[in-house]
Parts: sequence; C-alpha cells; structure tokens
Amino acid sequence: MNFSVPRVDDALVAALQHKIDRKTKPLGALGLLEKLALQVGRIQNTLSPQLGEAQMLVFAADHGAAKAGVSPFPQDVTWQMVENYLAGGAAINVFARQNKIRLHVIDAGVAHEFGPRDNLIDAKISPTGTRNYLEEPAMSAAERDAALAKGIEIAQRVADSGARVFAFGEMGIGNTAASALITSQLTRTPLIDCIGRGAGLDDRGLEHKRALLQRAAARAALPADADALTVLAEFGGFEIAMIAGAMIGAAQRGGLLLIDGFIVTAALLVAVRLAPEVRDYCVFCHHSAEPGAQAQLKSLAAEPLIDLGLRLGEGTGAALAWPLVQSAAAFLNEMASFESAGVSDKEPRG
Ligand SMILES: Cc1cc2ncn([C@H]3O[C@H](COP(=O)(O)O)[C@@H](O)[C@H]3O)c2cc1C
Ligand SMILES: O=C(O)c1cccnc1
Repeated sequence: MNFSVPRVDDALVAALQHKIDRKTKPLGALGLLEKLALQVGRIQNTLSPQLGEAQMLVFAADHGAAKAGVSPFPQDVTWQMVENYLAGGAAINVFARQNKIRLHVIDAGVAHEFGPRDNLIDAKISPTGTRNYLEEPAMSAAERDAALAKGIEIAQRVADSGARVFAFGEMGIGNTAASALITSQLTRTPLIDCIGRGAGLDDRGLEHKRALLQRAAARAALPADADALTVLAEFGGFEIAMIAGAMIGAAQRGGLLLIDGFIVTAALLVAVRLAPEVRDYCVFCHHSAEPGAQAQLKSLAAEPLIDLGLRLGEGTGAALAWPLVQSAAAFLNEMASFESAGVSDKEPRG
C-alpha cells in the first residue's frame, strides 16, 4: 500500500504572507483566519485558492466490544443512524444541507444488511463488525489493510471528481472506547485520561467503561512503542481504519482536510503515524468535549477553530466550521489591499 503523501509546498509562503499583510486591516487582525488562509494557499500552491464544494465522508461500522457495555446505547443504533442519514434526518444532514456540503455515507462494516441502496457506499470489510478486543484483536492484519486501502480509494475517487475539501465523520456505537485505547497508546497518555462518557454514560457507566478498557489494554499488552498498524488492528474499528486511509488518500491528492471530534482525531493519529505529512493538510475544526481530545490535540500541536461543547461526532464540528474556512479563502481572494483601495497604511513621516 502506498502511504506516501507529498509535503505541502512552502514556495509561496512569503508571497502569501505579503498578500495577507497588505489587506486593509492592521497586521494580524484577522487572527486565526490569517493562518488558515496561508495554509490553504500553501496546500493549493497559489495566491488565489479555490475551495469549491466541501465533501463530508461519514464512515459507519460496528464494534465487537459494544456488546460488553462500553456505550450507553445498543449496537443497533449504528445501523438505525445510517438509515437516518439516508433519510436526511440526522444532525449532520441538517448542517451539511445548511452549509452546502455534499454528504457521502459509507458502510465500512456495520453489523446489518442494508441491501443495495442509493447514496450508501458499500465498503463493508465484515458483515458483523469488528471482534471484541476484550478477548482478541478487533481485526486481522488483512482486514485492517483492506479498510485502509478502501479509504484511500474512496477519497481518491471523490478527489478525481474535482473535490478539494474533505471533511470526515463517523458513526459506530462504542467508538469513543476504541478511540480512547488508540489515543492512549499512540500519545502515551494514561488510559484513564482518555476515557470519557461518549454518548452519555452516567458515573456508574463510566466506571464500568474504565474497568473494561483497562482489561482490554492489559489483554493486548502492547509495548509503549507499538506501531500504529498494530494498535489499529488491536482496537479497531473499521470506520476508524477507513477514515485514516481516506485522510491519506485525500492528502495524496492535495486536498484540505477538515478534522472533527474525538474519533476522527483518533483516526488522524493513526494516519500521521503512517504518513506524517498528512498533518499539514489538516484544519482542526472543533474541540471535542471528550477528555481524551486534550492529549490528541497536544500531540498534534492543534488549535481548533471553535469550541461549542459538541460531543456528537458525525462530522458535525467540521460542518459547522466550514463557513469559517470559506471566509479565510474569501478574504484572501476578495479583500482590497492598501494599494488597491487607496487606504493609507502609515503615518506620513518627516
Ligand atoms: C442516537 C445517536 C446518534 C449519534 N451520532 C453520533 N453518535 C456518536 O456516538 C457514538 C460514540 O459514543 P459511544 O462510544 O458512547 O457509543 C458514535 O456513534 C458517535 O458518532 C451518536 C450516538 C447516538 C446514541
Ligand atoms: O467528539 C466526538 O467525536 C464524540 C464524542 C462523544 C460521542 N461521539 C463523538
């Protein structure tokens, strides 16, 4: 499999910074939007970046450990929510419609037979979801590699239709637990600091999730320096693996990556271990309320654009932040400069 991603070009950094600085505003006055404009220009290697329509890829899959009680919701909610996406009724449907984002729903391994359906991409790695990592590795090396390859292929296919902006979302009951295990291992953070309430566990449920995940980590007994591929196969899930692949595929095509929530960022931790260059294509959209997000963002040196206290996933944080990304490109392309507007940029001297 080819994980190689080109480095983001820095040939235009000085020219982009000059263009940003000559806009009719005090230096740096557009704050984070200025960094974003510079990043978008660098990724597209132009002073006039064009974003076009954003593509939201929502990957769904089931987790064997869900039946052990790591989530307050039953596993069936995964396929039921996929039906909700297809019917247009979930939060991500609403925000994608509102902000004119194209939604792609991908079955990476949901334990449910959907049959042939319009608007559902069938990329099932297994008809039953991952295995229970409390007992054995969640996936085989072959399954993991198939999921990564499929993710690369899907993102590249979307890129080849002309897309330049990719957002990632997920649905999979139990996937905050898998993400906690991955995050703890790849950022070398104590597991306890990576485990949160997910879809809404109460205090007792949280204690139970902590105990189960400590058991899972003890069973896997990975060395501290275990590589990302091993960690991914150990804890899953198929949606996380496919998102990691899709991130690599999108970056290989020079796309801008909009990163949402805790699970998507766990997938990114895997992707950057496989291809470190992916990091520079990422815009961190929303600061997840899951406690493990702290370790993720620190390890990626990331500063999310917004914090609305969301703890939903589905790509909602990315969909909500998309207009800000558009604003960054718009000011770079459309705002007048001191010269073009005839605005004085200095006190006259002498
Ligand atoms: C109705 C419903 C809709 C959702 N949409 C996203 N999630 C979110 O919750 C799940 C992760 O939480 P946990 O690890 O605790 O199961 C994921 O599916 C995630 O996308 C949802 C969860 C539910 C219940
Ligand atoms: O931050 C997330 O992505 C998240 C948090 C809780 C539940 N589902 C997703």
